[in-house]
Amino acid sequence: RPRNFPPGPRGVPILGYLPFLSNGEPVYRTMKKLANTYGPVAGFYVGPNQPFISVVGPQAVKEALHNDDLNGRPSNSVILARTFGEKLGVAFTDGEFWREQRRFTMRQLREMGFGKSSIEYQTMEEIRDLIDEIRNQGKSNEDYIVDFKGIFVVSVVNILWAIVGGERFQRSDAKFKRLLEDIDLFFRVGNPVRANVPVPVFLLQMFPRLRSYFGVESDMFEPLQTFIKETVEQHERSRSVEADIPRDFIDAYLDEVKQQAVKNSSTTFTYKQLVATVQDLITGGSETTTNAIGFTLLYLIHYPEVQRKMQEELDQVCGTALPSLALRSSLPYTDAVLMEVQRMNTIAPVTAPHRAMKDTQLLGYTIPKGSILSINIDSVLNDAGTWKDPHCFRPERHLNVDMTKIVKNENHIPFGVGKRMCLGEPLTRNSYFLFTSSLVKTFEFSAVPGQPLPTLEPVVGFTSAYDGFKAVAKPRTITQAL
Ligand code: HEM
Repeated sequence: RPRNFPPGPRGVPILGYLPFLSNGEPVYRTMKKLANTYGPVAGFYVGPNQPFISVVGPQAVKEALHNDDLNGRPSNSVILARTFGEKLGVAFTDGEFWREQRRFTMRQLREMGFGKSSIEYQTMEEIRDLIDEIRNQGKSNEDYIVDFKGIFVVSVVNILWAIVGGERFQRSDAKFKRLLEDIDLFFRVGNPVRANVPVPVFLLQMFPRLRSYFGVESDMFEPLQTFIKETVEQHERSRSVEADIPRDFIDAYLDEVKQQAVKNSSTTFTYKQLVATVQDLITGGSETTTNAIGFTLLYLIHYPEVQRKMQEELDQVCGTALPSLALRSSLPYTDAVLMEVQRMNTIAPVTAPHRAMKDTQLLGYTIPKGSILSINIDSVLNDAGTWKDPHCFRPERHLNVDMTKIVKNENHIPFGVGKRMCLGEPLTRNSYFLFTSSLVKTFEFSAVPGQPLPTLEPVVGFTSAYDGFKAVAKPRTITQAL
């Protein structure tokens, strides 16, 4: 151990602490327990020479996320296997390459509608389609029982895809659904520690079973990459004049590739990088918002009085219409419910892995260059010092005393903070609000009669997902959704 390395468990020779982290418990919970023994910054080794730092609690997490020397990403086999064996895309690149690509991606997505009311109309069209689906499923039996497994994802991705690829997918499109299922599987089988063990490629080739243990499932991405490549080719074919205004993100990126090819021989804007970036956007954007919506319905089934209060507010402010972004500031209780669900059930309990780009300090400890950091967002969103009763579902905690305004606590950070903060936050902020508030305005959600309440316990992998569930979705007569 280097001098002033953070305190932590020793583990065993060669494997380090790895065997003790594979006991079936979600890693973010194991890390919180380690913090009870070793403090908010705990250091250990995974494998013979890979330092691994677990960062827990508001002070350590925020210091780590604001330290630019800790903003790198590892180059492990899982990450490389996703993108043709190279470090590409925006989510897992770093340094100047990442800065340039992230800046361009964010600017283009904003211009195309990320976080803007210009895509509200399209979003509401998707929501109406989803409401239709739920209504029809409910009508098919006398108790209005609906299966909520996988029901939101196509609608959520359609909004993202309208901006990125300009197309709309049908709910019944089996090929597209299969792609989304593959993404979900990647997130479910992933383990945030194991994925970071530097396993030599020859070992993975000699022992194929090691690939699934470490989560190196490149085949999972091949169908998605083929789909993206085909979409990019279609864009190239159907673009009429070069001076045209780009129709979507792919057009804008292809324009940049062409322009840079003429003037800059060492450009980072390439065809492969476009495919990897679009892959990052779909993987980052499909199952996260989907699970946030699913968990919200689950919490409202568990807390019917919260659901009733939310509906009262929605009815009072929106009348018979569906909610809109313009009315949002008059719906503080609704927003508080969404914030409380995101706090209680963190979709990303730990950030994507960070890497120390050089020797640096964290809470006075030395973090050696090359260390991998697991930064525990869940420990901030459920910190007892901040929230007093973190295990109670209490939306009111996000409101001022007369319940008329949202009061944002600086430790409410489901999207992270700092320069690596979630790139999809502006889109999610609006779509999560419009989806959940519209569904709660239109339906009364409750457990299936005679059956136990569906579980709130997440299915944990790289991210936390809701377990597929069935519930009653009874149409409310007050709302004219269709
Ligand atoms: C409920 C929804 C979401 C949550 C809770 C969430 C959370 C997060 C978190 C915690 C990070 C990691 C920050 C870090 O490593 O320090 C992240 C990164 C990222 N997210 Fe999200 N996210 C959500 C939705 C989305 C959406 C809709 C998209 C796509 C449009 C997206 C794309 C990304 C990307 C590309 C990154 C990597 C950014 C980078 O490394 O520069 N996310 N997200």
